Amino acid sequence: KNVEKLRTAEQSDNMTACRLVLTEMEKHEDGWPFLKPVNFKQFPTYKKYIKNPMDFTTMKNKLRDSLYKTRGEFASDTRLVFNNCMIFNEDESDVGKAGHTMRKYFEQRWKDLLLSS
Ligand SMILES: Cn1cc(C(=O)NCCN)ccc1=O
Repeated sequence: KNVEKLRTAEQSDNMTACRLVLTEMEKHEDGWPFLKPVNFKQFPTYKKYIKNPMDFTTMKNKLRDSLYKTRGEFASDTRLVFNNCMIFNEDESDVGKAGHTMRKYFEQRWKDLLLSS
């Protein structure tokens, strides 16, 4: 029983760290392109190129609904956000530059929080 409890404690620590890094990314000056799902009306070709859209609000809802079973699943969605960004945006565009900055920020914070997916 006790082993069961310990795993749960570790698991909740992992999710707390995920919530922390997500909050920081939402507050980051360069997080603006990723706060909400890309608007398909504003960018009609987005759905054609990006098969698995992801954004910070969707991730926040998944955390709330306990849809991440491991920290690695959370890290995978975060990397999906930035990989999608690189597919759809030129590196030197404002959104493209923001994506590179946010990816760098995330990977460093992920290390800082002693998390590796
Ligand atoms: C992630 N991403 C965001 C945008 C965007 O313009 N977001 C701001 C909404 N106010 C455009 C392309 C893209 O890949």
